[in-house]
Parts: sequence; C-alpha cells; structure tokens
Amino acid sequence: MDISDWRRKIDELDVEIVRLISQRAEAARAIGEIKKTADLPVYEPRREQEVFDRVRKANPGPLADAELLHVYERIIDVMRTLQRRDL
Ligand SMILES: O=C(O)C(=O)C[C@]1(C(=O)O)C=C[C@@H](O)C=C1
Repeated sequence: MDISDWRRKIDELDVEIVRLISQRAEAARAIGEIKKTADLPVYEPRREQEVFDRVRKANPGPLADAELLHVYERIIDVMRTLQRRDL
C-alpha cells in the first residue's frame, strides 16, 4: 500500500470511530439523565477505573497502555462535559 492507500484507510476508520464515539456519547447522555433524576454525581471515579482496566485488557497494540489511556481520559472528560451540559 502507498501513502494514499493508507490515508484512505485512515479516512474510512475515522468515519467508523466518529460513529462509535457518537454512540458512546448517546449512552453517556442517557446515563446523565438517569443520574440527574436520581440526584447522583456525574463523576464516578470507580466506574472510570473499571473502564480504564477494560481498555488496558483490550489493547492489542501498537499503542502503549498509557498512550491509549490518554485518549480514553479525553473521551471520558468530554462525556462528563456532555452530562453536565444537559443538567
Ligand atoms: O458510567 C457512568 O456513570 C457514566 O457516566 C459514563 C462515564 C463514561 O464515559 O464511561 C462517564 C462519567 C463517569 O465518571 C463514569 C463513566
């Protein structure tokens, strides 16, 4: 594969990643509604630790666990922002 083939591959993967992140955000938004109704805090550190542990286990490489977790910290950060925005 040449550089334009790899870029096409990245373009396709990005569309898929955006679709999955949007589905994740939709689930987080629904959880935010439930938390609001039950008067529960948005930030749930123990649950976030479980998510990070699962991500670490699922990591096939080539990214190091710390690099992948860095991406996930940002993802969860925006999920919390979405939940607070809907409050
Ligand atoms: O599981 C929850 O309680 C969520 O709100 C979802 C989520 C996540 O994006 O994974 C977001 C914020 C919480 O701190 C923990 C996890």
